[in-house]
Order: sequence, then structure tokens, then C-alpha cells
Amino acid sequence: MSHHSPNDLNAFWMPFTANRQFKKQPRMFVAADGMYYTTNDNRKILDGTAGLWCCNAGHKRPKIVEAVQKQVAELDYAPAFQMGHPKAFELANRLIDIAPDHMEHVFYTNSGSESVETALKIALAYHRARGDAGRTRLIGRERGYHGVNFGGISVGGIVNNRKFFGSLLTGVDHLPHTHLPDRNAFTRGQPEHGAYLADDLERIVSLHGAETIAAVIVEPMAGSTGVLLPPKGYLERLREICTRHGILLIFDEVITGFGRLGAGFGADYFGVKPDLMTTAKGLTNGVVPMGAVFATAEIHDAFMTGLENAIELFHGYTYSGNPIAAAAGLATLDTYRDERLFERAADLASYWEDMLHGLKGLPHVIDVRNLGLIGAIELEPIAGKPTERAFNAFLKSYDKGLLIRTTGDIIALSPPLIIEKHEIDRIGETLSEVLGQIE
Ligand SMILES: Cc1ncc(COP(=O)(O)O)c(CNc2cccc(C(=O)O)c2)c1O
Repeated sequence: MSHHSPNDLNAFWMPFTANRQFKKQPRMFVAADGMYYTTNDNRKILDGTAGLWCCNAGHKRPKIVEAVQKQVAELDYAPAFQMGHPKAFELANRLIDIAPDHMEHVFYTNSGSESVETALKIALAYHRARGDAGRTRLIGRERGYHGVNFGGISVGGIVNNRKFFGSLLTGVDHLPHTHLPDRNAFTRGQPEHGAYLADDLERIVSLHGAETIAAVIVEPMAGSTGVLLPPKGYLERLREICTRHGILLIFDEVITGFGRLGAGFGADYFGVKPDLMTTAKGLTNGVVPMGAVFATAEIHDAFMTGLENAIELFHGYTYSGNPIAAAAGLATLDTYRDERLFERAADLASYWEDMLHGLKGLPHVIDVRNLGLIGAIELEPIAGKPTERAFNAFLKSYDKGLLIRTTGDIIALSPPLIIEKHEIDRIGETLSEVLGQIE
């Protein structure tokens, strides 16, 4: 058996990564604190993306560090099925306290992808429990991202996440995405124009019959595809059409949840009540993998019938609600509350917006989109080399000490909610330099 040296890069098959490019020019973080990562060559990098949209409270936050250290030394793991541990229940109560008021139950998962699978299965099983077994169709949206499991890529609308994975993706329709560059480019916040796009749901309903449709799943604001905003009135229309036809509305809040928009959840920010909400990321500040599906009493109680000793929902994970994730979640919610980070994000949103829209007119910038503490700068692709320009901006920004995300030719930004104004300025200055230097 051959022995590999610890820093041999070959064995690790990296996710959503240009593996060959990375392994030629590795980019390694070895520490993190507050707003900054430290690289293995001891450079400080400003975290413009809160890790992967998940470290909403920033890094190395004392309450979270302490809670995880203490928990792992006390109750490291408890069986998730037919057994419990107090923190899972305590966290569920805390989550329901900050969730939109019609949400009354939480089902734990370990990621956003698992939250999506869980929500889709609950939606299908809910209709069956009510005698509506014919409601099996699911409706997603073009350019939607709902993780990488088979349910998520079926309802998802990002072609590269689907086309390599075969034929299981059936029984699903897609609404049109909400990007109208001709009308809405450089809009500050939510566009006025485009609510009518929700009416396509009526077309899908009349095509299949409402009695065949279980749920619609959308991100209140589409993140991974490059930050597409819901036009004013759009989500309200989706809600109204779903209600009228007995179709469940699922908000995928993996990115928009836990303060990202300056409110607890997208549902709060937009004032629209979904029937199910999927979350992960900010739930534990990215420190321990955990997701949670929020459900109304109406949905939960539809399962609570029949023999009391019988399992009501045949679904769950070994790590559902595990003690260390629950401890991290509780300390994370404490940190959000004690530092008023959701309100802080709302207070900073206009300063953030001004920085972003100040980039208009820089080379290659064809659109700027923003909401809360999320931003996107869309670049003109290099002819024949899609994604190249944005990827070069990512590499150049990293060299200049700023971490950004790119998807396609779009730069996406989602800093921790603890960001200071001078750090917002620094993001703008760095991106101005980068966009002036790349081809
Ligand atoms: C709306 C939504 N739903 C589900 C997932 C899947 O979550 P997990 O990865 O934990 O299984 C996500 C995740 N979104 C995500 C993850 C990683 C990177 C980026 C990016 O846009 O750069 C976005 C998401 O944004």
C-alpha cells in the first residue's frame, strides 16, 4: 500500500471546483477570525462571501466556539430516531420563535440539499395523507438552485446541475425566471416590473390540472444562479395562485434565511407566508452542518393520525438534530440576537447598495443587483469564453486580499452581517481595481 504525503492534493476530489486549475495553484485557508481568513502563506483575506453564504455572524465567534467545545466533551452524539436530547427541542423552540408566526414545527437535516429533499417529500406525503395522492407534480423555476440531490436538481433550473445526471428528473415543470435585463438592469433592490411572470403558474395549472400538483418551490430571491430578484408583487401572486389551487408554496431560504436580507427570513422581508421553508447555512453560522425545514401546524398535524405507536413520517437522517449542531445553532441564534445582526444588516443595506451601484460604468459591468447584504455584478462575457472574465476577477480579487464568489460571468457578494463600513468601502475599491485590470 503506497503512502501519500499529507499535503498531496491528488486524492481529494473537490466539489464544484476546477480541480486541475486549483491543484496547479492551490488556495488554502488555515484560520479565520471575524471578517478575515488567513491563508497558508499568512495573508489576510476579507471574506466577501461569508464563506459560502453561511457565516452570517463572521468567524471564530466566542459563544459558538465555546458551545461546540463544551458539547463535544459532554454529549457527542445521541441517536436521532426514537431517542432525543434536550438541545434539539430547545433549538426547535428558538427557531419557531424567530420564524414567521405561522411556522410551528421544525424537521432537522444536515444541509440545504437535504432540507429541499425533506420539504419535497413532506409536500408529497402531506397530500397523500389527506387523500390527494394524485398530487405528485412539483414545480420549480428556471435558474433555480435547490441543492444537488435528485429532488433538488429535478426542481432546480440550472442546466449544468442537471444535464449530466440522467433521467430521474421527471414529473416537474418550471416557471420562467424573473430576470428582465432590458427593463430592470441596474435597479436598486426589487424591480417594479415583472410581477406578471408569476401568472405562468396559471398556465401550468391549466395544463395539468390543479389536482395533480403538490407544490411550487422557489427561492424568494434566487442566489446561486447569480442573484435574481423577485419583482414587486411577484411572490404575492405566487402565493395567491397556490392558495387558490390547494398547491403548497415552499420557500427555499437556504441563502435568504437568518438575516441575509436584513430580516429573519425572506418570508418576513417580502411579507409572504409559505407553507414550508427550507433552511441551512446561517442556521449554525456554517460551523457545523445542519439544516431545518419549517412547517405549519396544518402540514405537521396531517401526519399525526392513526396508531400512536406508529412512525408518522418515514424520513430522517442519522445526524438529524445532532447534539453538536444543535449546540452550535443555539449559540448562533444567541449571537444574532445579542448583536442584533439582522437589524444591523437592514441598517447597512443602503450603504452596501450605494457601494455596489457605484461600480456602474466600470469596464465590462452590464448589471448590478442588490438586496439586503447581497450583491451581484454581472460582467459582459469574453466572446467564446463564458465564465472566464468572472473567474479572472475571482483570482485577481483573491490576490488583492478579497474573497468573492462567481457564477457564470456574475460576481456574487454576501459578506458576514458584522461587516463594517470601511470593509464595504474596501470591497468596492478592490473590485474597481480588479475590473479595471482584467481583460
Ligand atoms: C437556495 C439553496 N437551496 C439549497 C442549497 C443547497 O445547500 P447545501 O449546499 O448545504 O446542500 C443551496 C446552497 N447554495 C450554495 C452553496 C454553495 C455555493 C453557492 C454559491 O452560489 O456560490 C450556493 C441554496 O442556495
